[in-house]
Amino acid sequence: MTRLDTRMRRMRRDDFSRRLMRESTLGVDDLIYPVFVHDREGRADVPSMPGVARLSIDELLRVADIASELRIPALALFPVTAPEAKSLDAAAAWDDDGLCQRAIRALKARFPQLGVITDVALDPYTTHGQDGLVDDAGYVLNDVTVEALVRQALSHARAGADIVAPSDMMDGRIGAVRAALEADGHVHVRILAYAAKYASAFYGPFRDAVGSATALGKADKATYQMDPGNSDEAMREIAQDLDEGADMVMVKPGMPYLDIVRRAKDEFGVPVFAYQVSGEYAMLKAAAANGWLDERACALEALLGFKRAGADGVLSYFALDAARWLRAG
Ligand SMILES: NCc1[nH]cc(CCC(=O)O)c1CC(=O)O
Ligand SMILES: [Mg+2]
Repeated sequence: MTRLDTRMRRMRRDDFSRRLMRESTLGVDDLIYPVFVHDREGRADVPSMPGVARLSIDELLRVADIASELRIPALALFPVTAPEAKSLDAAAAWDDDGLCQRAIRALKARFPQLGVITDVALDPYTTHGQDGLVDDAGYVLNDVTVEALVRQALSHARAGADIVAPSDMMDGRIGAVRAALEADGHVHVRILAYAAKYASAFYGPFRDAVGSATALGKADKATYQMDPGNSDEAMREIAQDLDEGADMVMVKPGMPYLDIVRRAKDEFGVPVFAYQVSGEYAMLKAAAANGWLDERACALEALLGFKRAGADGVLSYFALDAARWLRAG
């Protein structure tokens, strides 16, 4: 029997005592803003992601200025490759004058204190939209893909990337990238490993944004991204990536996988990040646009949930708005 004088509501009575006992908080230091860059002038809205646009490098610098001013620690760059620059061997991925590399250099020249995270994966560059190189049957080949990813990561590091983030789910790529970075003198470049990345349908709007959806067609990524039913397997993936030299690990998507975030933090005690992916953003935006949900309250609650689950930070398309909302109090 619960004692009658144990009144849980006592601490909830006033704002001051609610604040004192709050275990997790969300701050601007927890936010990473993903941005799409294209090789064109101006901005192009992404219809399935209201409020998100593909940006020219000039527009990217404008957004970076806002993010810096809000004290957001880092941006995550996602290039949109023109169809004519895509190929079977994804060679544009390690072109030192490629769009991503130019965007990195422009950002680091103007905003040296703003962290730049790059995506290491071949899907923006392949004609078929898969994250790796394929054989005649369309199967994504592991080891040749790892070689390509190493070239891509080195090219990002040479351009000045602070953090490279392999999101491809090939086996052994973290160790290969780490060794190559060390050998090339990029000893300070951090690796954020998308260690537990699931074959999720929540990436749909992102694939629209970068144009890999059309390339991918009806194909999926189930032979390399994880099965949504698995959790022990995620722990093995994380253990491997840490062992191979990852500085941070990522769980992706976010909200449907908060149990994985919690397990990762409890079992490894390393920096864990979560990606509130495009589909999660689209859901909240759509409900808010219909007047069904309060956008600000729900977005902030969802982001706080990542912190409570054990994440050290969140990649979120809400990052700019969230930083403004947090500042307004
Ligand atoms: N390397 C691909 C990549 N990097 C980030 C996302 C998804 C991010 C989002 O949905 O917001 C994806 C999609 C995919 O695996 O097809
Ligand atoms: Mg792995």
